[in-house]
Amino acid sequence: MEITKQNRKWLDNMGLDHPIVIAGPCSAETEEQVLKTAHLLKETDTNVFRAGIWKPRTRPGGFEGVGAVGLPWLQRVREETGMKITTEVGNANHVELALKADVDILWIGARTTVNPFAVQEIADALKGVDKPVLVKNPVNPDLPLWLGGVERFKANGIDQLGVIHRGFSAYNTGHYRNKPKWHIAIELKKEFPDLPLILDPSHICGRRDTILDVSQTALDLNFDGFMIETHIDPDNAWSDAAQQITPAQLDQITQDLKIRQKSSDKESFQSKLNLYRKELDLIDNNIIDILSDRMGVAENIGKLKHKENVAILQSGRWSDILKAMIETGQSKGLSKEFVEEVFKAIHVESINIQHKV
Ligand SMILES: O=C(O)C(=O)C[C@]1(C(=O)O)C=C[C@@H](O)C=C1
Repeated sequence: MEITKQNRKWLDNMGLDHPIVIAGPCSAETEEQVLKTAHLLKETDTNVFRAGIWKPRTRPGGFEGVGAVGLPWLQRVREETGMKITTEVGNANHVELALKADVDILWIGARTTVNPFAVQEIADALKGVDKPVLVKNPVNPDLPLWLGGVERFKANGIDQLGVIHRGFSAYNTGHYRNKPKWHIAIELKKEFPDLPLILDPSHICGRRDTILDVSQTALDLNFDGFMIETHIDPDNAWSDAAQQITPAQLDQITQDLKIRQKSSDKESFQSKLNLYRKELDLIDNNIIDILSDRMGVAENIGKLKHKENVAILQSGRWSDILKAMIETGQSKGLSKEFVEEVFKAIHVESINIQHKV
């Protein structure tokens, strides 16, 4: 797939002097809630007003959105505040209704992106329509599936595109609701630098107090902006109450975020950076040498076990190593999460090597 500056015109043409801010409630609940939230957001950096009209819930019986009656509320938001409006579409019928209401931007939810049939149905319903489409990552950490979603729209002539990073489901998500797995976003940015990349910290965090921190990380990774769930009365929201913030809190977050320059031409900066990068190159080479030595030992263990017909996986030994390395790492300022991820990868590779023996 080829993505060029042409595919991000919808964003560039907005001429913003700050990362794009898409904000609004998780769900449109009442006309009053939608309009009150929107009028407060108008006084912030918000450029696009979001609200879920149709809500895919994990289990039936929850609030599944107000449905099409909410679309005129969004139109009133646009008329009264001048903000663009956006909502999630999950099937061809949603597309038809959203287009009738002339919703400016459509987004595809994570639970839809996982299903190529559903994405194709939506892409077909949008054929010939000139509206930006933003594709959220699938719930599972699968970059080709995410890009495949974007490709289906592009192949149908929808060329105003973007992606939203909302984190990934996992068995153990630590203090996140959905793991950010930043390396996937970094990979995507590397392959498609012109594809607008928007962060949805609300779904990554699942709580209010970490939104600023996660959003700053995204800015440091050159994300193009944010979609943040914002509600006039978050505690009493009908869906995802724990992760929604007030318009005033959103305003504070956008003020606290530090927007970095892409680079600096200053000679002193460049020479210092070069020195540090040389140092990192040396360390990286050492890491590879050490890993290669470790795998050599694993191979010897594999041969020994093979000869004595002993199982490769030794859970007790592995738990001891992990515990010891987390402790040592923490004493040297490395986070538990980081050490765990590195050593889990090392263990898997060690097992693979022993298998080959
Ligand atoms: O100690 C062993 O028995 C090994 O095979 C080594 C090793 C490791 O790489 O550290 C690999 C697999 C086992 O599950 C435990 C540890």
